[in-house]
Amino acid sequence: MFSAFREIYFYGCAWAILLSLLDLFFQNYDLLLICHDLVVMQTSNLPFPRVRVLEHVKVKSMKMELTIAQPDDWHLHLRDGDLLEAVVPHSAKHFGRAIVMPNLKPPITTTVAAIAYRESILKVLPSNCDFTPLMTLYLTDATKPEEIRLARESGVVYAVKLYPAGATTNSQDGVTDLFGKCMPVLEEMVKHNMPLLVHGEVTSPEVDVFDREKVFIETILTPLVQMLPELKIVMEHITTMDAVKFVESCPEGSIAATVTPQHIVLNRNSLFQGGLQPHNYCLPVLKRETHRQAIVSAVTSGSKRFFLGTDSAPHEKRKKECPCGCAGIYNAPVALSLYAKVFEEANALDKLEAFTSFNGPDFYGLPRNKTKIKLRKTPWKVPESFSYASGNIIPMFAGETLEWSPSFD
Ligand SMILES: NC(=O)N[C@@H](CC(=O)O)C(=O)O
Repeated sequence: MFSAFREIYFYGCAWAILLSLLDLFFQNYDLLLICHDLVVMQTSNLPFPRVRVLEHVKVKSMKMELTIAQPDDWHLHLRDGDLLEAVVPHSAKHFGRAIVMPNLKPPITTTVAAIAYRESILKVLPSNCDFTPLMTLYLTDATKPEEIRLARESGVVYAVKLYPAGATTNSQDGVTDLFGKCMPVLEEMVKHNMPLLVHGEVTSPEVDVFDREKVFIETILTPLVQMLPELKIVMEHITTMDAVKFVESCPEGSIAATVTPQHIVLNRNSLFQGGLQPHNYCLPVLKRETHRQAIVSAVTSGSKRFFLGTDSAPHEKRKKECPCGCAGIYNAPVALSLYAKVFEEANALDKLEAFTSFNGPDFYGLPRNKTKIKLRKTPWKVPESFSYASGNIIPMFAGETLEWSPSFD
């Protein structure tokens, strides 16, 4: 009896020392949990369940805190006026840089306009934030190749956005003749290594709304890549396994894709759960579960071709909750919590940092952020709404509790 107790005591001490060393090494293990497990093992007098102990501790401790390089948002709508002022702090709170979409009214079609828009963003930045807006130009049939040179020389414009005319919010001035009128501009973009960011949906009314991305890949993207293989392209906010396959079939570094939180957390059922859900309506529209799963597998695989782009798209509440509501989900305040949740569920938290913080700057040829951010497993409640001078914005998952909290300390 005495020797059995001595044996347990001896092994208990040995485990405590070993696990303390692991704790130091990984800066991740929780000694309290380890001690708890040792006590459980001793009081239940189990033979040592080595594998169980280690896995248990690892899972629990990894849930608690992650430190990653500060993420960037490679697809963001900031709007203008008082809406700009209302939403900038939410993105600047977590993200180091953001590719700012140009679909204002009127759209940002020139470098001069992009510079002025950048100034208005910087003006409303909270004083303690180090946030850099990376500007884009809105491509039209009338864009001149000369504009691309000006954009590159400005040092503040990083990409050109293609909206097929009529595809989404404020896209009425978008492109109608990509392979004709826009060709000289695209060739100039190749010369200046300027990426083309693509809203990848056809607009033809005969095409089913759920097939628009697939048909765009077949009829526009595939021939475009064949014609201009050196053009850098980002397929924005991908929603289908067809897009995943297309991006994976192209050479790494030439074609990439951004992925939003909504397209990896929700499927199209969320549009109709318990009634019509206008705050889950965005474009491209949410797709069926198999597509969501394909995108989750792609982003959590560690592939460099996929990176974070929230497509956070604020609209005043009345423009969402009305007979003909706008497309767009406001996710800036919840995006990092949701990405972490998806990577955790896929058992791929070790791949999260590359997706949020490395693959984007690497693709754009920009330095990675040096600042670190922490993601803690601390539940927090998403506000029901954010009010601003002209009304309210309803965030994604309004009023719900999310598990991961980002912070800098
Ligand atoms: N994502 C959306 O549903 N809407 C965006 C435009 C866009 O990216 O399609 C918006 O500007 O509101």
